[in-house]
Amino acid sequence: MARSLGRVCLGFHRLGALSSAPPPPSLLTSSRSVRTIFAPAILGLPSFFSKPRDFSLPNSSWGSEMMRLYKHYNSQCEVEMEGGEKQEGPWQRLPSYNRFLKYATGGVYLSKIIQSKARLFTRNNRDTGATFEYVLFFNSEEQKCVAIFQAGHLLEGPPGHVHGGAIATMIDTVVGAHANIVSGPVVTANLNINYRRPIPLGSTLVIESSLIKKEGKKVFITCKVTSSDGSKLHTDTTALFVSINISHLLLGS
Ligand SMILES: CCCCCCCCCCCCCCCC(=O)SCCNC(=O)CCNC(=O)[C@H](O)C(C)(C)COP(=O)(O)OP(=O)(O)OC[C@H]1O[C@@H](n2cnc3c(N)ncnc32)[C@H](O)[C@@H]1OP(=O)(O)O
Repeated sequence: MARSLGRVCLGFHRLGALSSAPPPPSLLTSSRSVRTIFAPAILGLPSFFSKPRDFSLPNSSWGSEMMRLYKHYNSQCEVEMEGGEKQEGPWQRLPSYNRFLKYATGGVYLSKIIQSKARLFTRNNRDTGATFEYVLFFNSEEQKCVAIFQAGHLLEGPPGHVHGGAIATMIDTVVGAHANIVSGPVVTANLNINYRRPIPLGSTLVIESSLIKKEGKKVFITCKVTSSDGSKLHTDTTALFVSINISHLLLGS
């Protein structure tokens, strides 16, 4: 598990390594993964880069349910031992940027991408709280990812309710991040969503993904979207991810 965790960061971080040296062994093997994963890309920056915004941190648009659940999981990311010493807890918060590659190191393919104006669309929003507000946590013991998601008013589909495509986007984001952690670079091959109950705009939801199995290049994951108190099931999903060589995306092979 430690090994696969180390590969989380390599999903896209590895892009920067395409034309340069492979990532240090510590990144590949460290079980301190997700925290350390993102740090080197940031810490290694020349000083003229500003620090990227981590969109997974609370902002003023987060409602009380969003904050309650955030605190619930965040408080389990670090636990205090006897004697006051702090240790990693069972959960890890996954930082989230609107342009991951911008903060990785160079490479011919990478620089082409940087020149574009691409943004992770779930994080491409100037009107805070209007679309996707979410934070992901990962639990390596349980092989689970949990996202707390607050659905903003610009995600409307049926009047007053969240668009099915926006729900699929969030599911794909959560299971996609989970599959990346488990298996390195992957793409969604199949996403099968049962929509059981409409989601009112403004709702806070819990999206929980669980690893079913890994089979060669394939990763099978299930995912449920429930109300924040767990009493209502909104969707259930099965997903298949397939491992790729990152050049598959960059070179269109
Ligand atoms: C740095 C990291 C941080 C981590 C935090 C990241 C944060 C960032 C957050 C954003 C996260 C967003 C996550 C979004 C993730 C996407 O949305 S990805 C974009 C949407 N997906 C795509 O565009 C994929 C397009 N499709 C493809 O590229 C190719 O069809 C695939 C999926 C790679 C498969 O290619 P292929 O040549 O068919 O692969 P192949 O090796 O033949 O097949 C492998 C196996 O899979 C099976 N298979 C393939 N496709 C299927 C299918 N559709 N159904 C069933 N079985 C299939 C094959 O039968 C084969 O099975 P076996 O024979 O091995 O048993």
